[in-house]
Amino acid sequence: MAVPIINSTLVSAAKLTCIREERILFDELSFDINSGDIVQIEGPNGAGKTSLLRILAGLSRPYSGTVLFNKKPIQSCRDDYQNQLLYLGHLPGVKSELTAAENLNFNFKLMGYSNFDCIDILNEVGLSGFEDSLTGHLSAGQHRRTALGRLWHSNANIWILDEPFTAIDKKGVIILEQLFLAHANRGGCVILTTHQDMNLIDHHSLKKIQLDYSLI
Ligand SMILES: Nc1ncnc2c1ncn2[C@@H]1O[C@H](COP(=O)(O)OP(=O)(O)OP(=O)(O)O)[C@@H](O)[C@H]1O
Repeated sequence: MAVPIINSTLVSAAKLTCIREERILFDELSFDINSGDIVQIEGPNGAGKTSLLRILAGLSRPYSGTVLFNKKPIQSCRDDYQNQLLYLGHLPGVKSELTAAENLNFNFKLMGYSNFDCIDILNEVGLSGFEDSLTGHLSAGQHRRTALGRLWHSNANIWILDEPFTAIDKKGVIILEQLFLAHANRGGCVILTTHQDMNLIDHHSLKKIQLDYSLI
């Protein structure tokens, strides 16, 4: 992993506006995300959390405004940004016709990584003994754990995670929180959505961005 400068700004949202179906989800939203930050995007269902994460990841465009990486618009440094980014969306990107080990192997090779031990990582995510099981035959939580395994061998500084705790049991949530803290302490950042409270990550470490749209 590239050595990050602690407290340097990694990602900035500059006056982001997102409109869906003629509804303004957020308007001129601006914030900085620094190395060492763990940032939770909060808001009710439909508030625009996934929309914001997708814009931050460069997967969709805002109505107006810019996402900056190292103070440059991400469109002008796409490759550098992608190399620093790990995005896990709602759909975990796990192929059900591959085994858990094959899925990880496929993803790491796609990201250009070498020197990884899938068996070791599957052990870390609690899937020891399921290495050769087709992921289509795994439970929802085990499926999600297969996807999350990518976090254990990631060169990316910027993790953008859409509801990473979905279907994960209490012990798994604690392990993930520890992983996020370790990543932040190394100078990375984690930007995530979740509808549940995080217990391990104290209020000093956790920043919150509130999206206010309410369906009611
Ligand atoms: N590509 C799209 N085209 C049209 N509308 C969209 C699109 N993507 C999202 N929306 C709408 O934008 C609103 C916000 O969706 P989004 O998925 O960002 O919300 P969310 O805060 O992540 O919700 P949840 O907590 O339920 O996951 C929703 O009403 C959704 O229908």
